[in-house]
Amino acid sequence: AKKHKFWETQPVGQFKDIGNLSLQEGPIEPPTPTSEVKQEPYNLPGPYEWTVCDMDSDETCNEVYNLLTTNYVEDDENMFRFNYSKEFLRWALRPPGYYKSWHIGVRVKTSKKLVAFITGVPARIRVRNEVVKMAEINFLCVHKKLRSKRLAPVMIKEITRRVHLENIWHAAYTAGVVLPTPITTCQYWHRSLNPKKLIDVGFSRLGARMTMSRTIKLYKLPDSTVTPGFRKMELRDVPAVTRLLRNYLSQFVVAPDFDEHDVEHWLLPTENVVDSYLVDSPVTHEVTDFCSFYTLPSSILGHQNYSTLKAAYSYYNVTTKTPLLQLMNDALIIAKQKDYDVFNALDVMQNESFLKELKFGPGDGQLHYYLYNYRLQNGLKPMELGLVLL
Ligand SMILES: COc1cc([C@H]2SCC(=O)N2c2cccnc2)c(CCCN2CCN(C)CC2)cc1O
Repeated sequence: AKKHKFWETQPVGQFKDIGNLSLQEGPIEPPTPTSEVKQEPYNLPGPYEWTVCDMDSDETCNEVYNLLTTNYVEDDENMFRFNYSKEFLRWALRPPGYYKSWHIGVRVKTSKKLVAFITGVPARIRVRNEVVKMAEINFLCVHKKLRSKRLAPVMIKEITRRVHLENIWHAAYTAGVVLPTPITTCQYWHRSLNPKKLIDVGFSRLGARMTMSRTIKLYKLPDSTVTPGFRKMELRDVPAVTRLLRNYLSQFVVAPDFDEHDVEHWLLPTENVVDSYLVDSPVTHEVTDFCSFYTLPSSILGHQNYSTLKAAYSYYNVTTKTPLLQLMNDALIIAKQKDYDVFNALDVMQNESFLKELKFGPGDGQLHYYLYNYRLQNGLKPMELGLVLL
């Protein structure tokens, strides 16, 4: 089997333990007193030094943005690269209770150039009926010119050390690659909103026996939403949306334990970052349904006429009265109105129930979800997962 030199040393589910029913579900290692946690940072290779990236600073936020925009995740054919915006990064990295010290950079000592990044944010994640304090780890990025210098393992150990210093012993993270051991493996799905552009840039291909005009007609959407009472979420809706969301997420094996402060941060609309809509029943004036998507554009690498693909990603959606199919179609209509080119979704939660019918197509590649220092007896089906990481 593939050698996972680093991950075989870590408290994560190991491939060799799969099916070993004598291993209890839950924490793999016990916490240690924070006084026993290594007090000083891990050693980096000679030319490099640790830095804390203050996302409040426009200069530092620019450096982080520029590092990610030129060196972060690409598709398997290196045609596209995630282009997280500065306002998105500020939103993603400063939730209630965040720690600046978990926004870790690596600089070249001489030039002070930022060449690597890794982040954590605190989150309360419920696993079955235990709410666990975790770090959500994200944005691990090493400059293209410094790959395979084994920087990632020391960055992962350093952020683990800083998380331990805050007396947090578990983490959640995702990767496009298989590591020991996924708790579930999800599939990306894409719904064309601007099929001509998607075909021009090579994201999609013209279907067999399909013309461009037939394809444009296939993906056409109404100009306006159809659900009565469908409107943007506002601050006054936070309590109702929190109740709706907590109720809905309780059905999943792994899901965030959102309170009103979390809902206000993660789901209140922020232009070009996150959009949230709800159904305010015209009759009873109760909030019956909710849908949301976040904005993550992609750079189009080396195309003559286009530089950016505007993508919306399905976030959290809840229905109690409106059919999910209809609510998600209204979300597609909103995204089209806002000039998104594609609407992405993972096959998590109840998404499978609308993907094919709303004309989503399967994407190139899977997303594997992981927990650090927490064993789950068996893997989950994607529909048992109620957690979307950015
Ligand atoms: C091209 O098709 C996909 C592209 C992407 C991503 S990767 C960077 C990017 O810009 N993407 C993009 C572009 C346009 C619209 N939405 C997303 C995805 C999501 C990530 C796929 N992981 C990337 C890492 N490997 C190892 C596994 C697959 C899915 C696609 O089916």
